[in-house]
Amino acid sequence: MNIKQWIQKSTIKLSNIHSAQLDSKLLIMYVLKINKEYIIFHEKKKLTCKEIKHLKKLLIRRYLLEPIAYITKKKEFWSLNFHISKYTLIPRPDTEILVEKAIFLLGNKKATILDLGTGCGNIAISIASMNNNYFVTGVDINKNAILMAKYNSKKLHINNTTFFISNWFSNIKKKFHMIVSNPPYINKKEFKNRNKELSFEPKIALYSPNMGLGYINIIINNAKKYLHSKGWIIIEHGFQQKNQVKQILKKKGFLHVQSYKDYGGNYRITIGNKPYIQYNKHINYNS
Ligand SMILES: C[S@@+](CC[C@H](N)C(=O)[O-])C[C@H]1O[C@@H](n2cnc3c(N)ncnc32)[C@H](O)[C@@H]1O
Repeated sequence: MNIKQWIQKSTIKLSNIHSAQLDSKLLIMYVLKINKEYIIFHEKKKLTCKEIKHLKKLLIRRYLLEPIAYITKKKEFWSLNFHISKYTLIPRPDTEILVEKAIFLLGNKKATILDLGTGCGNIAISIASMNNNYFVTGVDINKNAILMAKYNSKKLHINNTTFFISNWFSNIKKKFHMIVSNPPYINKKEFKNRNKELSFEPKIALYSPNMGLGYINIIINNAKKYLHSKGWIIIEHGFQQKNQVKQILKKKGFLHVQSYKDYGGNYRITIGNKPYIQYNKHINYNS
């Protein structure tokens, strides 16, 4: 059997999946360690028995709806290739709007950025990759996520990042010019049994108590303490959570609160600005 024939056969086998042909190509690229162009020019190349056996195993995993990114251990985000594992969420294109907005607000000035719940480091590394004036700290409660983020940063030759374990702000000791976060925000009750592919992702990366708003509340309620005056917060949320997130930010005194849509047309992020505080040495701020 040659490359073309295997792609045709596996596309039919994966007919339960809308991206059957693309997934078949991704599997063959992964097993043969080849790129898209190679497939085009070498479609008649014969597969070895060992390759066919390996492909068969992976095809079954995909047929059982394991996400292709977990099978190939890779996912592209912000045009960078990230390594992922079963301990990290698969980066979503929906999140790229957060990176875009962060860079727009930061401009070219020197800035420190904190990424809460960094996962494989996709947000932190993407922001850091855009400007050497940025220094990005990524934290996560999951040790394996931190190891993966460090690995990705090194592999992509991004030096203006640091990653460590923290339960949200528990190990944060300084202030930042910007806080970004894509926290877990799915309401578990709503999603139970709805999406088989989600069941492969770590629950700690997906679900949040209080109708999905529990962690967003924790982050916003503590953010001001860790932001410099005039610092920004950008938070990702579910497309139906826009109004609640705006309300939480306004209640905490953030200014310029505004939501933005992702490239799929859904409201996905909300931003807020910590007010400028002019300290008066004659006022006792602790009273
Ligand atoms: C939705 S994922 C986001 C991953 C990555 N930033 C992205 O955008 O693809 C949420 C992340 O928050 C982390 N997380 C969950 N609870 C946390 C906590 N209490 N403190 C810090 N991180 C936490 C999870 O381990 C997971 O990596």
